[in-house]
Amino acid sequence: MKLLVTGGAGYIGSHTCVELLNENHDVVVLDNLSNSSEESLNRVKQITGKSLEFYKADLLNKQQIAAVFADHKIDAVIHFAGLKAVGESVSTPLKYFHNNITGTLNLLEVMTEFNVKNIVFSSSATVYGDPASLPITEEFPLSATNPYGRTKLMIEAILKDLYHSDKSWNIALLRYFNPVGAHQSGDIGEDPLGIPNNLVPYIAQVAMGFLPRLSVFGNDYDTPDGTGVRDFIHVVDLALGHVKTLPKLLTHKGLMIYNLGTGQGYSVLEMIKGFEKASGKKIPYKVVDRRPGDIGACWADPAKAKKALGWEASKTLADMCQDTWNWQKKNPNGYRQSIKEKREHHIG
Ligand SMILES: NC(=O)c1ccc[n+]([C@@H]2O[C@H](COP(=O)([O-])OP(=O)(O)OC[C@H]3O[C@@H](n4cnc5c(N)ncnc54)[C@H](O)[C@@H]3O)[C@@H](O)[C@H]2O)c1
Ligand SMILES: O=c1ccn([C@@H]2O[C@H](COP(=O)(O)OP(=O)(O)O[C@H]3O[C@H](CO)[C@@H](O)[C@H](O)[C@H]3O)[C@@H](O)[C@H]2O)c(=O)[nH]1
Repeated sequence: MKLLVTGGAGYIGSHTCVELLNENHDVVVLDNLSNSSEESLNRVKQITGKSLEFYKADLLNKQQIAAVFADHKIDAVIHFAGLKAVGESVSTPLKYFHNNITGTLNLLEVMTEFNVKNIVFSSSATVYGDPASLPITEEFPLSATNPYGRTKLMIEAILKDLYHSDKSWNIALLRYFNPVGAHQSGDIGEDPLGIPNNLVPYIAQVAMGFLPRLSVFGNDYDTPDGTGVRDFIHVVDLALGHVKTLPKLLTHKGLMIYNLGTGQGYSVLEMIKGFEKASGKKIPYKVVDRRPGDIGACWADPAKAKKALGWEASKTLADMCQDTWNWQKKNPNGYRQSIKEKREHHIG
């Protein structure tokens, strides 16, 4: 199959490209590199010994999207491209709505023009808001607590309306829980620009000595140790979930929705312990106030994906911590030469 991967230079996209190439699919990546580096794709080629096509293009530019479809007979699109920082989305909502919604509309319009009607979309557990009970099934009510989450809900709604208007579309909405970890090689991984927002990249930078200590956002949640609990899923398991979705999309057809999680929750303190074990480093931390907008606990019921796709996560917490640490140690500055270059890219 020939696949267009939007956002393929990013964290989840690059790991998915590896698994797609390992399955002998042809891969075309479209990315504007606003939150990534082309170096990730060089590494993908190194790891797999295979090649892929890269277009530095923006979903906000329809002509650039159309040029890719004119050059390649695409069978299906895996749509990762989007902005994803929750806090930033609160301070710059229009930027988020414009990039994520307009970008997706442009993509769908060009796909329609070229009669490519198969798409896998990166949704998020954030669409469940603060769930009334756990684990979360796909039938739970949907809500959003911030503009980023609302872009996910809106894009889900757009895709559902599109399907209802034209049943020849095949659409998979994949709701990711908390992706962490890195490829076993340590050559690709998560490369946040600036100070990380998410727990595991933050811990990794504390372990490296780049940041003095972790702030634990609250220890008074209704959870076993009082800290937040999440369904952390190894990014390679998540990438494999996409590989398993493709045949289902093209044979079963229609509109499908799956949770991609492990079904197991770990607390912030458990993640700290896991990382200390993997790295042999002490992670200093301080408990501070809850982060506004955070929920106490969140984990998936992944049974539907297991039954329908034959997919389930197999990597452990130890794998997640070990692989993150391996990537971080091998690439202290991510894909860049120096921490200075990394910060400059962020400011630019
Ligand atoms: N990482 C998570 O915790 C998480 C959880 C749930 C869902 N998701 C979703 O999964 C997808 C991938 O996430 P990720 O963690 O790999 O993020 P990422 O930022 O590493 O990757 C997204 C990629 O999209 C590109 N991009 C953004 N806007 C673009 C545009 N207008 N045109 C072209 N390229 C553009 C960026 O340069 C980046 O390479 C996103 O849609 C995200 O919202 C992520
Ligand atoms: O410095 C930190 C960072 C996080 N946390 C806690 O760690 C847990 C996980 O936080 P984080 O890694 O930021 O993930 P979430 O807030 O669960 O959100 C992620 O997971 C969601 C569900 O997939 C996605 O929608 C979001 O985009 C993504 O940021 C939460 O309890 C946080 O309060 C800390 O205590 N200190």
